Amino acid sequence: MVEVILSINAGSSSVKISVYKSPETPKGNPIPLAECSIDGLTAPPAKLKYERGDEKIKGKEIEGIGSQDDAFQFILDHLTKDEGLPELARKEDIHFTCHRVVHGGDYPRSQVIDEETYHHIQELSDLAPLHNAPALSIVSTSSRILPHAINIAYFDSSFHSTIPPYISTYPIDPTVAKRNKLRKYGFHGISYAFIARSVAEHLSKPLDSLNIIALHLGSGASACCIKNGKSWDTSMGLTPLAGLPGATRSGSIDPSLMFHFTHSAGKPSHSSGTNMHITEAEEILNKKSGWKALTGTTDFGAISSSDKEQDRLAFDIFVDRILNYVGPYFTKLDGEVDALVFAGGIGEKGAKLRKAVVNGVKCLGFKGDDGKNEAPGDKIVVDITGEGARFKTLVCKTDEQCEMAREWLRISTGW
Ligand SMILES: Nc1ncnc2c1ncn2[C@@H]1O[C@H](COP(=O)(O)OP(=O)(O)O)[C@@H](O)[C@H]1O
Ligand SMILES: CC(=O)OP(=O)(O)O
Ligand SMILES: [Mg+2]
Repeated sequence: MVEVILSINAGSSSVKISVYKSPETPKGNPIPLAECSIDGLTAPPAKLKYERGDEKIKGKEIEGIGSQDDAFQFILDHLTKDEGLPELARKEDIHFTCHRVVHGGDYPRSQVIDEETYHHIQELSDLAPLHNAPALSIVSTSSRILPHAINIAYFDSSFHSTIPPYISTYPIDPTVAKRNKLRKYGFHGISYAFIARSVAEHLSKPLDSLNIIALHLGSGASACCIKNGKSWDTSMGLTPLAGLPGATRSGSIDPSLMFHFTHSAGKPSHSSGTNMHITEAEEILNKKSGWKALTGTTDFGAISSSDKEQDRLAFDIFVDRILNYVGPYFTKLDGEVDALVFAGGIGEKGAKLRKAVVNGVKCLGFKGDDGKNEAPGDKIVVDITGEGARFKTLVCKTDEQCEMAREWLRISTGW
């Protein structure tokens, strides 16, 4: 029987949904049927993209989409109304829904969502204020309008459960840290799992001997040191706020800064409600900082191509903060690096940013090819290494939806 899988990736600025059918052969990959996304949730108007075979919609502006859940319902309607997608003519045709959930606490792997997992994810909402609550609202809608489908949660944090304790431990009172589960968790892990597997395949290397420095640069941005195919270190921490700046996030700053920024730092923010309790400080650093605060836009494409002083400053800040991770991760890998890998919306489309970052680490032996960097093409992994480089530079078209669907097939069919 053909089984339809809906793979849902709720990011901070977008919702990307891919539709797959199960393969005919055992151990086959999920067969993609269609891909639909709505992005620009933090820079309205929201834009719809759709691809099914030759049928394409590219960036159609749509009104009335204010949240990830609105985007989910719009996409679901769009998919069921598409006559060219007979496998999903009715909502009942969906057998499995895979949900990207950013903070999974101590969950080392995906979970079928029941009441207990739902509440546990809800309890973690304060630790991923831009992500867990929107993902859960999609899970609720999905359980309501697709009651026959099985919901599975995939956690961004699971991939990082291999980070050694001396890297994930914060130097604070251990009793409090243990009681409140305060440690580095790390995120974008579904993407890093996809990147590691795809790069290993591209290099024809066994995954368990792959050493890469991977950069997932999207609305949220992070770096990951992948040693022997596993996460060894990453730039995000207890929450997705730590590390690199993002569309509306400050990234790492002096922890004391907030006490000098506003006197009401510790007061509950207006986003606090029954499902989430965040302070004004968290609200400012997560939602009112980053590119939005510096330049007025969250569109890093526009920032990169602008000559305005504030845009150039934002661009230079991003390059500088990325370099803060590439050098240290290079040493953590003892200089035995298979590749520096760019991924995520900015990593995949931002040629100027890639060029600046690669140039910043040329002393380590990285060098890009200008022509390949400008037009890396459409393959999943593209080599943009320049002549004479000691180490490879790659661009990976990451696909969290594919990673989740593949993982579901692997678990459900036992391969
Ligand atoms: N040509 C481009 N150059 C640089 N950045 C781009 C370009 N096109 C899109 N982007 C940026 O990619 C980011 C979105 O990345 P993506 O990974 O899709 O987001 P999300 O974090 O929501 O999953 C946005 O900041 C957007 O401005
Ligand atoms: C973890 C995170 O920041 O995700 P995104 O980039 O999708 O917002
Ligand atoms: Mg994303």
